[in-house]
Amino acid sequence: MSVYKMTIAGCQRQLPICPISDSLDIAGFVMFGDVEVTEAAAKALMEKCPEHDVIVTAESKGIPLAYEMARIGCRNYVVARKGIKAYMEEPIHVEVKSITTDHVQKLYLSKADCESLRDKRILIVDDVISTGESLAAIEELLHSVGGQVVGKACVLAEGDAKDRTDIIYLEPLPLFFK
Ligand SMILES: O=P(O)(O)OC[C@H]1O[C@H](OP(=O)(O)OP(=O)(O)O)[C@H](O)[C@@H]1O
Repeated sequence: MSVYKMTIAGCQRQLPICPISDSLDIAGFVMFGDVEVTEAAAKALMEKCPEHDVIVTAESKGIPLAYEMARIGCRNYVVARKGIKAYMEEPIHVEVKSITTDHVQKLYLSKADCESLRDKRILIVDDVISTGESLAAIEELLHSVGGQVVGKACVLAEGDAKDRTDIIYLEPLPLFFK
């Protein structure tokens, strides 16, 4: 398997090149299991992010980053889930289609999540922002909640996302067109 070599928050990594269509490959970045890069990226991103009361991410690959940033910072994070669990009363949802997932997904917040976010300064974080669809879906959810989004941050900005001026990120990540 071919790889894309890059340095992320001082950590050298080799990302596997994976096909996602006949015309496009991506370099797969998965923080699950990688404590070193999770800690280093969280610390580096925190230094770039505005003050906030709570961090919000989408299930699933953003969760370790959100936890680690909350651990060293505001001590509070909320995960928009991709399914409804028994303990989630009166959930609200939006639909989302990301670059790496081949079907439409839903993101849910419970009533309790919504109440905990109302009138708070919210920092949205994710491992990667690519098409921006996942980020837009989280923003849509938070808009209906009444939270104030003060920042949007990710470790890697993939493809055209590197040109966005409204997001904070550590490194660009190219797309590989065939
Ligand atoms: O900017 P976008 O095109 O929306 O892509 C970025 C999103 O895609 C990936 O998650 P994915 O939806 O594959 O789900 P997972 O984290 O549950 O694996 C990634 O973790 C981001 O959340």
